[in-house]
Amino acid sequence: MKVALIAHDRKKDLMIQLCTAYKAILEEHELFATGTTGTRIMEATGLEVHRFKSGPLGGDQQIGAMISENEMDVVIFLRDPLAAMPHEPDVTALIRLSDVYEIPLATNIGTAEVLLRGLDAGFVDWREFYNAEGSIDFG
Ligand SMILES: O=C(CO)COP(=O)(O)O
Repeated sequence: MKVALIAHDRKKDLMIQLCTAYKAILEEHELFATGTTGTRIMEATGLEVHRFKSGPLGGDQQIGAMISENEMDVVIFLRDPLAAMPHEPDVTALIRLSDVYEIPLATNIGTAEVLLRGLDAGFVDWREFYNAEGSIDFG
């Protein structure tokens, strides 16, 4: 499965803790991240992560594009609800696209743990059917 990992600055330490704790699960999957988050995860855990641009420079939009192409299966986006972001429209767009395409999305650590355990238990396997179908009518 393709898993996107994104964390705003004040949530990056939490993301590292999550990736460290769930490394055994994450290394079974293809990992993608916005720029700084990806660098931090790779340095801290040794996991292989495909890095996009930094969030404020378009990384959220790149991941959104993958979602719209049916190329992303899980999104973990530890966003900061207490800070204003210059790229707030991009953040909103990524979350919106996850909902448009029914992609499992966690926006806090509590849900992220449940989602990773569910991923490991096969609860996201239905995505393989969608992937095989190629195009689904979400309209
Ligand atoms: O801003 C972000 C998501 O909106 C995250 O970007 P970075 O991982 O580059 O810090």
